[in-house]
Amino acid sequence: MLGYLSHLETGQTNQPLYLFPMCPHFHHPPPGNPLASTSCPSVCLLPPPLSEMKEKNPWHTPVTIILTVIGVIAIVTLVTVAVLQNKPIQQKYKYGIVLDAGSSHTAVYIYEWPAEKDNNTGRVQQKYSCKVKGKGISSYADEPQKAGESLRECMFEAKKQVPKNRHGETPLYLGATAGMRLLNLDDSSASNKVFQAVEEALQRFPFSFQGARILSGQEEGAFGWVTINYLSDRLKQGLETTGALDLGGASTQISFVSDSYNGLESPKNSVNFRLYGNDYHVYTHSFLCYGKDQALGLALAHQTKSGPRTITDPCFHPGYTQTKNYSILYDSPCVSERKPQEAPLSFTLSGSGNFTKCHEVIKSVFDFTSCNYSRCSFNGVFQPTPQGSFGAFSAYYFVMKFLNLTDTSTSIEVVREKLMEYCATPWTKIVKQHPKVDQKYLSEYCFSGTYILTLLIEGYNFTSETYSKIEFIKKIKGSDAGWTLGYMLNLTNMIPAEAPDSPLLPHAGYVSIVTIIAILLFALFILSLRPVWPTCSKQPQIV
Ligand SMILES: Nc1ncnc2c1ncn2[C@@H]1O[C@H](COP(=O)(O)OP(=O)(O)OP(=O)(O)O)[C@@H](O)[C@H]1O
Repeated sequence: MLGYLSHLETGQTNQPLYLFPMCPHFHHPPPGNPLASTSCPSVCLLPPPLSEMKEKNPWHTPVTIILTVIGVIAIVTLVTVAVLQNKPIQQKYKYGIVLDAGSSHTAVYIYEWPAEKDNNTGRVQQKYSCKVKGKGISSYADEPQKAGESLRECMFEAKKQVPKNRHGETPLYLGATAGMRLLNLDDSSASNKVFQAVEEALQRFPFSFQGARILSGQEEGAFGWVTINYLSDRLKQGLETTGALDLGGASTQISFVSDSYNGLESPKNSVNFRLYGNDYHVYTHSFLCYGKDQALGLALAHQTKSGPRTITDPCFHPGYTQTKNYSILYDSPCVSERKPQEAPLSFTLSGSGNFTKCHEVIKSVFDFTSCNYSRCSFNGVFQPTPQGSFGAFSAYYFVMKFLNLTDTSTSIEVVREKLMEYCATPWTKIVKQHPKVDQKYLSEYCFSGTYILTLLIEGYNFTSETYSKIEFIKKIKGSDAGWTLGYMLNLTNMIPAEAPDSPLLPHAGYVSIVTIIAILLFALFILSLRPVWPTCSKQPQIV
């Protein structure tokens, strides 16, 4: 295609006006050099008459024009779709509520997950948690109504946290652990009344209440294992799993996968899961009465066998004294059978802050002698050797965090030395150093730290090497480590047995690729029309 001179000879005095219909500019060449004048490199010919021009110019054929317009519309549409699709949209969520009715307290957890994911396969995370004021529901055995009332404040908060339009479809579960297990053993009618009261209270809320029940120790251990492996994405990615160590107030759980355990030896410790297409044979055991509060009760019972009026307790700081009631201490089914025949109403405990002696007292609450299996932890319970990494949560975390002992690269010997020093610190100094810490917790950290070390090393057989693979954790990616999330995931079938088929590309990637291909096709189309492109001759032609 040629450029055209816009008008015929203009004479010496008149500058010729160069017009390049396909060039963007009209230019007047500099005076005296009409050829070196334009930004368009070509020099142009005179145009044929307009009618002839239209006939000869293939760009002006209706087909070319229609195709070009369609191409442009297609590109604009595709780019618009891509942009709109990638715009962040208001995420809609579904919710689930689980109440953890523990021995020491009750906590309400609200979980949320993207509503639009098929089969609820979106990531579930903790949206909110609320600690119920007061003690655990098992402490309301004598006034069950109050157990229900105690939950109201957190439940009203839950009502605010979950959007109103989701209330009716939000499942609400209450799971009770070792406190209610013990109450049920001790007085099943009182336990039923407490459940009746909490059920009535929870049914008054607009959620879809799915019932309240006592979890078995095995469930508590197994769901804790599911929670931490779900939150760390090990299940979805089929990675090696992490063991779970949970230390509550009344019970403690250990759960892990071991190459040497297939469930044949001691089948009651075996839990099998098929998750995301992988089979897991999990070893789990829950020790009732070996949570940190009940273990303290066991240790005190060991020291008060003969019903003394005073004891010197090496697990409490020097200068610490406390008067304890015999009937309260021996009220728990963990120690009730050991109550001394003759004992005064109370006894006075005076701390001596001696780690080594405290360790001895604590060891006495474990039975390391009987074992009818190939290997045991304690109390004749089968347990394979700990294998792989472990996440230790609940009281493991609270205590080790306070004692500044969460760094497990510190050798066990150094941990012992630090505990020795801490336990020997006078109580007055401890109180001064930690004026804001709850004095009940504060007085017990020496006992709790020594108990944790004894439980892990002598109880579960962690060695210097495997101890370093324990991580003391509270949360993983914003969600608390504990059994509640695993429990809800299980009841809502939120972890598929088989790995879901996933599209090759994420949606945004798909849209981008379609757009790029469309642009390339259009460019190809334009290039294919090259023979009919308007061209400017390289050879200057003077008209
Ligand atoms: N900040 C803290 N420092 C020390 N101990 C704590 C702290 N917070 C909670 N605890 C104690 O840690 C223990 C474990 O608490 P958690 O709430 O996990 O147990 P729980 O659910 O009540 O017990 P269980 O699971 O045996 O029924 C309890 O004895 C509790 O009193």
